[in-house]
Amino acid sequence: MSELIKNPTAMRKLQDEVCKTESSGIFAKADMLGATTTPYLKAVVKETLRLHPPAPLLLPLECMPDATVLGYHVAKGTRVFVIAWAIHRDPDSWHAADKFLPERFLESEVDFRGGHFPFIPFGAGRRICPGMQFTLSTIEFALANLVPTFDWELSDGMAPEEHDMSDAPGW
Ligand code: HEM
Repeated sequence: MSELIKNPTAMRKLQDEVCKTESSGIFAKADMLGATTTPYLKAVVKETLRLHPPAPLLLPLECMPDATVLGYHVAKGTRVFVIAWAIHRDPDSWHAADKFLPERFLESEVDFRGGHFPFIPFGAGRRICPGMQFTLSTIEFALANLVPTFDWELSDGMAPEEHDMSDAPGW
């Protein structure tokens, strides 16, 4: 919601898409939110997970055998943290990496299901998050109902660039 409020063009596009989808009543229903009916909604969720991964270091892993990764030796038993936050903002993988641009996902095959390593908000491999689909349905449903219901803006006339979106540990 913060990124959308800071980016009114994206907010308007999403409101238009969701409003078009709602054929009856004011609330979007979960079964209206398909890839063909609401592609922009899905792109907004992806772009948010890219810029603000809720698990920025994923979960700690332990290297089971001795391994060599890109020339670095990782000894058996080493605790490994994968810094998804930095991977998601790597300019070698992402154009305008620090910008909120949901459009980047519209014509792209890049997904978070573990097949594209530049984008791993739910991890990858056999320990990939089993709550992924539940999470996505919940977020899409909530967003599709919040966005068209009100006209959202920053409080006290704050300009979008004044709204601080820098991340910090929350524990
Ligand atoms: C935005 C929401 C969520 C994010 C970003 C997220 C992210 C993650 C990540 C990064 C991992 C580690 C994957 C890896 O090591 O490769 C993980 C594991 C896990 N997640 Fe989630 N998760 C979310 C929501 C949920 C929900 C809603 C549930 C349960 C209903 C859930 C259940 C689990 C479980 C059980 C694991 C451990 C899987 C294992 O080690 O085999 N997650 N999640």
